[in-house]
Amino acid sequence: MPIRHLTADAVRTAEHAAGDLLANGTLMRRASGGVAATVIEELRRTGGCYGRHVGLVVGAGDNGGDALYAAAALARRGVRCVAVLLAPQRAHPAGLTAFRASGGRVVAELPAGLDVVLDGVVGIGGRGPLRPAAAAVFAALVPADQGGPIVVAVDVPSGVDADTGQVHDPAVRADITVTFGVRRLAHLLAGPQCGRVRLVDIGIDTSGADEVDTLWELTDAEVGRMWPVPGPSDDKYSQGVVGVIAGSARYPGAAILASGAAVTATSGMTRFVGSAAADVVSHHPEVVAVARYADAGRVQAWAVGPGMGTDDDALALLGEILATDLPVLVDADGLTLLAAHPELVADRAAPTLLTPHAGEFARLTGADVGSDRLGAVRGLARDWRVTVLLKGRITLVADPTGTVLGNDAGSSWAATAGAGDVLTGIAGGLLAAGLSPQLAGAAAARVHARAAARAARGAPIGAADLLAEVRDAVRDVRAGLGQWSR
Ligand SMILES: NC(=O)C1=CN([C@@H]2O[C@H](COP(=O)(O)OP(=O)(O)OC[C@H]3O[C@@H](n4cnc5c(N)ncnc54)[C@H](OP(=O)(O)O)[C@@H]3O)[C@@H](O)[C@H]2O)[C@@H](O)CC1
Ligand SMILES: Nc1ncnc2c1ncn2[C@@H]1O[C@H](COP(=O)(O)OP(=O)(O)O)[C@@H](O)[C@H]1O
Ligand SMILES: [K+]
Repeated sequence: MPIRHLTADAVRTAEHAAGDLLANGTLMRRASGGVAATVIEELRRTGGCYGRHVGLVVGAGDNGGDALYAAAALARRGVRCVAVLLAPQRAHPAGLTAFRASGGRVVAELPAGLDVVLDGVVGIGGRGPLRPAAAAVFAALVPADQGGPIVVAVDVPSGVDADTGQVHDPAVRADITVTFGVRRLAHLLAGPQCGRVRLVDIGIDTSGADEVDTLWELTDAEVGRMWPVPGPSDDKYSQGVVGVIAGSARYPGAAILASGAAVTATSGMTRFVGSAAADVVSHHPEVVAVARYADAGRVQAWAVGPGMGTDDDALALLGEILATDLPVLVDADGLTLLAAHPELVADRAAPTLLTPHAGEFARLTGADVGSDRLGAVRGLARDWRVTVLLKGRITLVADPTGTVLGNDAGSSWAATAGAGDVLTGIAGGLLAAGLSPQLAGAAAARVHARAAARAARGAPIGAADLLAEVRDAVRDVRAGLGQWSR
């Protein structure tokens, strides 16, 4: 089962369905226990609990209550806790009583030398950026990588919208985020701001949540299991032949990268059509490359667009491809053409995957992606009745029914020219192998991100370096190495 992420509303519905467990404070006790356990683990890792120092930043709601109860539990382990109350009159009364009874002290500002700071400003009830008092406390902290305290966010980093993942300015940047029962949308949509996300079981049932409240994330093991591999009775045709249309004689790079990625990611056969056929074969001799579409031979899916140009010939070819009943991936120049000619996909019944970056997305819809990327990608997939993969650090793949798969690349080394061409080749190969557009897109994004991280190991890369690591990235997911990015 993919990892589920839910909206704040769906989380609240599940909490209320827990009835007495919510009313008698059991949920909060479990939540704060999970926060305390996370801090203890961190303190033990760095020398033990006794005599260590933890600071709290406490807001007006239950998020602050979690932090106060957690601190009371930490004090029982010999941890010294101090708290800044942002709204002293409204701090969670029972939590504050427990905090004080455990020896915790309320202070006007956080002292230097803290080991951990707990962000209990706001959780799923938060709106907008950190307000000035909270912003000042966090602005004064020395970052963890410069010897400052580790920041542990309770539920979500304050200032990050739990539903859209929008990172307001200012917002807390957490090293660790501890959440309860189920992950929130922001934990994927704003993954880099959340640090390592730790999920604590508090005994709520979230299985009935609606799809519109849900964002899914495949596990590496799931990607590994769905990766197409040849069976005993397979030959080069039976696994699905992918056709790549990309690049040009003048600009062969996209052709070489996209077709090379298809060759690397999938077994079977890759065909290529375009004026860069000779360049493609010189780099990847196994590609069956021709100059004209009429000579292409049969394929089970097309990947069309990177560097193909936007002239009348390109438009005519794109129209021909989209008029087939084969699965088609459209990227880059193909998307620019499609933005002016949406009718080319309007009546398509066959699987269709569009892979825009933010700029191409704006061309397709006539509006910027905006701060709600999830809502935006869902809207385009629904309106155009196609699957849409929105690129970026967090890749989102929405199908027309509203199901969305997300992938946090875990690093941003893939933000380099030509990396999208590699993604096109990988996803095109998976489409030809029979994966749905959504699974093809999401699985390709995972392997692409892994390949980028493998290639980079801390230094910049080009798209060809990324391509060279795709094979080992496939090996990693097939070996079920476990969740890697967070
Ligand atoms: N219910 C349960 O079973 C469980 C709940 N749990 C916990 O409760 C949390 C939800 O608690 P919640 O609903 O009290 O809201 P919460 O996130 O504390 O924030 C609301 C308060 O913040 C304020 N505020 C808003 N924006 C702000 C800003 N930008 N900057 C500063 N302040 C701002 C706003 O006040 P305002 O000043 O706007 O009137 C309001 O009072 C949840 O995330 C989890 O941690 C767990 O224990 C598990 C069980
Ligand atoms: N900040 C980022 N972090 C991680 N991956 C990124 C980031 N920005 C872009 N990417 C990925 O890199 C690739 C870039 O694709 P694209 O923008 O089409 O580039 P190009 O057209 O030059 O090939 C996509 O797979 C995208 O998801
Ligand atoms: K918080």
